[in-house]
Amino acid sequence: MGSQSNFQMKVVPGEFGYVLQDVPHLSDYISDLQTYPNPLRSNPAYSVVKQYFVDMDDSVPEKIVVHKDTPRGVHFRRAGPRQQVYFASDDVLACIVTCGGLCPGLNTVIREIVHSLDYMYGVTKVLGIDGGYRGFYSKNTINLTPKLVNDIHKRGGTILGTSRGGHDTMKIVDSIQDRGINQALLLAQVYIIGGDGTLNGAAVIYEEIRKRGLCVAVAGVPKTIDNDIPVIDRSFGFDTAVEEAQRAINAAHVEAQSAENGIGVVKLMGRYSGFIAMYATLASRDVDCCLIPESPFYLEGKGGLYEYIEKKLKDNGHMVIVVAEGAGQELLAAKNEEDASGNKLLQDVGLWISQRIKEHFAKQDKMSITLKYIDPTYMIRAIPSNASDNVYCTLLAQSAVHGAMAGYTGFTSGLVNGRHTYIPFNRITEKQNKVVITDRMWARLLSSTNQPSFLGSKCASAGNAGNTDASINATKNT
Ligand SMILES: Nc1ncnc2c1ncn2[C@@H]1O[C@H](COP(=O)(O)OP(=O)(O)OP(=O)(O)O)[C@@H](O)[C@H]1O
Ligand SMILES: O=P(O)(O)OC[C@H]1O[C@](O)(CO)[C@@H](O)[C@@H]1O
Ligand SMILES: [Mg+2]
Repeated sequence: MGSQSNFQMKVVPGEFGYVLQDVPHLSDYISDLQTYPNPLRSNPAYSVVKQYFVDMDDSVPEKIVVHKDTPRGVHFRRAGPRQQVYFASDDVLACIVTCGGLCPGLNTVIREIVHSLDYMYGVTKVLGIDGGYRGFYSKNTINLTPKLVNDIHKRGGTILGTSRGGHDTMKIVDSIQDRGINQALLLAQVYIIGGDGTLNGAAVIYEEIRKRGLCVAVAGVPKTIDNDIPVIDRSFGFDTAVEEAQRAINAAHVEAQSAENGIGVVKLMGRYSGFIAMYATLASRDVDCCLIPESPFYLEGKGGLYEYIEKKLKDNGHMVIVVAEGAGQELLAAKNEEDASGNKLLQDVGLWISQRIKEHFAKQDKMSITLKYIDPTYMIRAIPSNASDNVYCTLLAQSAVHGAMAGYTGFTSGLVNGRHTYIPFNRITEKQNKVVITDRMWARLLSSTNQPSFLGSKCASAGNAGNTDASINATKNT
């Protein structure tokens, strides 16, 4: 069997059901490219490492839980430095852009791309694109040097600025092409850091660059605080967000505990995926109920939220509810508004649920409650990344640089089963990663909070329907 190829992914079959979902390479569409020995060969820090360079045939399996007869399955190319590179350090121009919402660790990724390009590969022309995609054609650029970015990982946000909307493929590629105007051949690398929307944008930029036959490597670093990107183990900043969410949950717990029939409600980010809420709940152990978009719930009647709250207050005198921003949206009046990128704007479910609970207990006259609503959403994503995310961001950025220098393009770097890999754009953008409510992790949550599963009513079928969606990445949830 030969390999199959489209613009976005090269599928290379092997023995026993092995499939390599490989990323494109500049040599796929430009012939006679010159190669150079990797400068890391003479770098004293790395030359002592045995097998520092990645073997051309190294790949990483997408699924690691197998049975004895399971075919070897889908693999991704292992990330890391190659013996040969496709860019001469002095000739290459690199650009970095950050798009979409903020996420802890953005500055760490920017810093490490700049440092790796310079210290590992001697690339000194690095431009920061100001304010997301539209910055390519309507804003100034910033010259990024190792000195300028040295301390930025200690700050939240992105020093480059970010935005939603404003993606114009032709104008972006024109602007990249124009930067090579004084060179016989433009040699460039574009590093794009962002979520699903951004990476959809990166895929079309790569395709246009390829159509024009430009020697420009397009590398993505997946970013999403919601952890809703498929294939990868987790997204950077997620760990930090879960940790920071503990502070809000602690505050809600202290407030609830200190009042008679105290209820603390905490809203956390998670538009379509409830990972932050689920992990923050599992980490805290103070949460009595976690509501996520993937698990529809109801308020009234047997097995409903009100009944559970009454029981909890009777038994414990207080309770804490964590609600992901996308939970229960089907119960609220739809907003029918979008942000500049076309993402649906959501109603404030935290405020809504707090009001409903207050009204319920006021009506009942059975129990008087004290409810405090805490909304720490932007506090959670505006902070710098924690130590573990810092290391993770560093390795993601280094992988992206090694990949681009080796001539790969149209890829994102990403951790798969604990190994750094290069993943084709279409695998990252084809679906969203969601909590699977029939999976072990959600069962662990239900058993830790003792909350109702909300599956016993008419919304049970809606709940299951929500999760038959092809978007589910079951292997990553266990
Ligand atoms: N399908 C698409 N094609 C091209 N560009 C897109 C597409 N979707 C979104 N973009 C562009 O990508 C950028 C970021 O998109 P978006 O605001 O959806 O954030 P995101 O990358 O998904 O991150 P977040 O995790 O914050 O949602 C915007 O500039 C937007 O115009
Ligand atoms: O207010 P902004 O900047 O549009 O961002 C909010 C959205 O960004 C995210 O953090 C990431 O998509 C969502 O959880 C949230 O809905
Ligand atoms: Mg998005």
